[in-house]
Amino acid sequence: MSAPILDVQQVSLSFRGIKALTDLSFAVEKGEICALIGPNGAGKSSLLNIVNGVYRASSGRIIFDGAPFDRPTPMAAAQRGIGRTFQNNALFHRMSVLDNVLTGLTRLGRCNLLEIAFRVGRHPAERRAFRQRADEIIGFLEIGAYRDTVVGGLPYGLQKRVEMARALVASPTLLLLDEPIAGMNAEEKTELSRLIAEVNRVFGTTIVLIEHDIGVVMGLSHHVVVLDYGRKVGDGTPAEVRRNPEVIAAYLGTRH
Ligand SMILES: Nc1ncnc2c1ncn2[C@@H]1O[C@H](COP(=O)(O)OP(=O)(O)OP(=O)(O)O)[C@@H](O)[C@H]1O
Repeated sequence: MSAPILDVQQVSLSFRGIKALTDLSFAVEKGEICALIGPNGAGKSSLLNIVNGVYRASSGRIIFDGAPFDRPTPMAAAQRGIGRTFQNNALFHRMSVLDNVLTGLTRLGRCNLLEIAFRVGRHPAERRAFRQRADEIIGFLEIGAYRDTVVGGLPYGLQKRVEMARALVASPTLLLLDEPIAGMNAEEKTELSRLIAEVNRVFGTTIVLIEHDIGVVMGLSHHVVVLDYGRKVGDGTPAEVRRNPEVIAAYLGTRH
């Protein structure tokens, strides 16, 4: 079997004495959709923040694509191929869909956002390539009709798609999605779950997502990791995790 794309090794994280993660280890294989589940405060977002360099683990290490992250920063993570969306979407609400998506590329290139948006600047070939790539992803996520619409006026479900487009435009190897369907209506949930599965199938992107909707998790994921109070209490296929008594007690049952 090939080496995992993401190998979390004995990671712990404390905030002024509060243990958010304790000795957490698990591996994500290339091409899989892995869900992180667990009650509020279990440490799921903290883990994503370590993987993409926002937080530094107190101990343990993250191996990504065969190499450790010794001095992780969000920029280093993006440059190594890790894309991310956030629990509370972090879009530029006064900018168009296209310009928001383009911000996902500027840090990888030589043009800045203004040069791309206003079609000026030093590197016209790069500018054209970026716009073409942004249009491809906008089309793939079925938001082409809103390409030039200001993001702040779009329904929440479409804003979440824009955020996903921005994370995907740089062709990440690993995409981290923090509660991608939270707050959506049933139809929006079904649509975005379908698109997440399509991204995984068509681009081969490995996806790690945090989600509370167990029905969606079980239908979408190949692998589920369960956290409780910062510790791993389950790790397996959706069917295995569903049968695990510790998981049932911690999360699916009534302990919380
Ligand atoms: N920046 C921070 N400063 C202090 N404590 C923090 C910080 N971030 C997280 N924590 C604490 O770490 C623990 C884990 O929080 P985290 O947000 O990772 O959990 P979560 O599983 O993502 O929860 P939720 O499902 O509510 O988003 C909690 O006790 C939380 O209060």
